[in-house]
Amino acid sequence: MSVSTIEYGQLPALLLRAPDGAEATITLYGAHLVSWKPAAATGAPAQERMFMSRLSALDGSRAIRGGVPVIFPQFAERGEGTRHGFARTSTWRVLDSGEQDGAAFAVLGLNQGDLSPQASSAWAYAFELALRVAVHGAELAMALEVRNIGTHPFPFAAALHTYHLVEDVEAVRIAGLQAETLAITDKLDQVFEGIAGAIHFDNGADKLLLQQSGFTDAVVWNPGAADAAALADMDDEEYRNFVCIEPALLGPATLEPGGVWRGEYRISPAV
Ligand SMILES: O=P(O)(O)OC[C@H]1O[C@@H](O)[C@H](O)[C@@H](O)[C@@H]1O
Repeated sequence: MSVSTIEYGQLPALLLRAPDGAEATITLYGAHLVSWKPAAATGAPAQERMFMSRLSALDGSRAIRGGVPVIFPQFAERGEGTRHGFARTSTWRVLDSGEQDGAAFAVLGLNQGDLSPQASSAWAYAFELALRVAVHGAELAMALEVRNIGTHPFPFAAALHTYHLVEDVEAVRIAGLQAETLAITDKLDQVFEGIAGAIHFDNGADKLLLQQSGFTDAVVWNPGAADAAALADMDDEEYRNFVCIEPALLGPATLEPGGVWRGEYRISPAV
């Protein structure tokens, strides 16, 4: 079976397992990818690629701290709505899952009818989201589709807020965001607009290629020691073990009635 239902913490989740051994786990709460393990060489243990805070809530009471939160329809506090939007704290439905071209995949959906009454009245637009996740070999592919199925245009922002697991954040080097290679020596929360090509991410152990389309921007975030200490759902030292590199459409963009926006994202080894 390439896709099975499991519990992650106290949350129902899908475990995707490709024939080559690549794995991913996605909770229905937030359509949140909480674990990704690329296929390992024969006999070698599969290695986790996603950071997950030891103190993260895993019961649906608040957003999960780690993995890949889906950010929609608002980025951070750039708007009047819920910080980073409601998608990460809503429960999605499974639309499809299985195996295709050697990859295990799942598609999860969210629409107006799935929202809490509070979220639905605060953002009263008829929308449909579909998140497709596929794993195969050393590659993770994600695609987020936003549809306007109503009669009014709506504004939105979207991001896949990826928490990459690293051994030491100071060893990280990121190229392709700006003219110089980016290193993280302290707290960093920076927006890079108009990402033109692939991002080269050296996590200190491996070199990865991050490719995005539809998502025009990227955000890099690490809270550093002081901000991490102030986060209730992150251990004080955990900031050393991740960097968020987030493909994003900060916009806000406008989607007309009948319109579809699609953002794609792929993580693969840089060869
Ligand atoms: O604590 P949250 O809501 O998950 O946000 C985490 C971070 O997410 C990043 O995307 C933002 O750029 C930061 O400003 C923010 O602190």
